[in-house]
Amino acid sequence: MTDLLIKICGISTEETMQATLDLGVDMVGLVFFPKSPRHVSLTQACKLADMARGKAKVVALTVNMDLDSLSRINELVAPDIFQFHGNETPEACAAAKVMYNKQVMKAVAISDRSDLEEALYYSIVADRLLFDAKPPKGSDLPGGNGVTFDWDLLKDLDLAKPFMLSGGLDASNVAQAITRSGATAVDVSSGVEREKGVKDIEKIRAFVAAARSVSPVAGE
Ligand SMILES: O=C(O)c1ccccc1N[C@@H]1O[C@H](COP(=O)(O)O)[C@@H](O)[C@H]1O
Repeated sequence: MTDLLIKICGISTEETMQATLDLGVDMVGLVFFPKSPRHVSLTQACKLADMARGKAKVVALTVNMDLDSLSRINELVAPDIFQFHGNETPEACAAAKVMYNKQVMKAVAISDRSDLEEALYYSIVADRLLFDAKPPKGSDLPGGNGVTFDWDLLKDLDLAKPFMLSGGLDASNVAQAITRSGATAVDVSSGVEREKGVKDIEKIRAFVAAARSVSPVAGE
């Protein structure tokens, strides 16, 4: 049995970072994607990452980013984990892992069982998979849309690597999502915001409490 891992994604202010760290979460996500309302500059990201270092793993979320920009994030922000949330190939994930000597978490968008096949390829090279819902038609963002998918699809999934559950989670549904999917790790962004891109500390607190209310899950 193991404790659930909790990641709060899209933190952009020092106040939210401090409150989130005080809750003892496992991972904090910084978004490097200009179209996102949660996008942070490199300067702000360095400040936020320094606050988190040694307290929670710093996750750098990127979407189809070129190598020069990835290298700059790696050098200046020094994240613990890269979260690739675009169409990065398994080869690109493997190359980044070797080049930066960092963990890689690859997002896979799910709407039905057939989408899980993609996860098999990524599970060979990534350290962890992140299951998210497919974005709604016309969305500018490949994630962070507050959309759920059928959590039952993940039950008893036999993968070589652990997965993190995301997509439309909030304090009201995270316990059920964990129970139905068998997830040992959860990630949230929109569900802990008062408006798009603006985190709400009370919602983060409620989310963490609701997630932790579920009995310890089978280990990773
Ligand atoms: O949060 C964003 O703005 C974002 C932008 C581009 C790709 C992914 C993004 N967020 C990730 O999406 C999932 C689900 O988020 P939500 O809880 O449904 O809002 C999560 O893994 C975020 O890390």
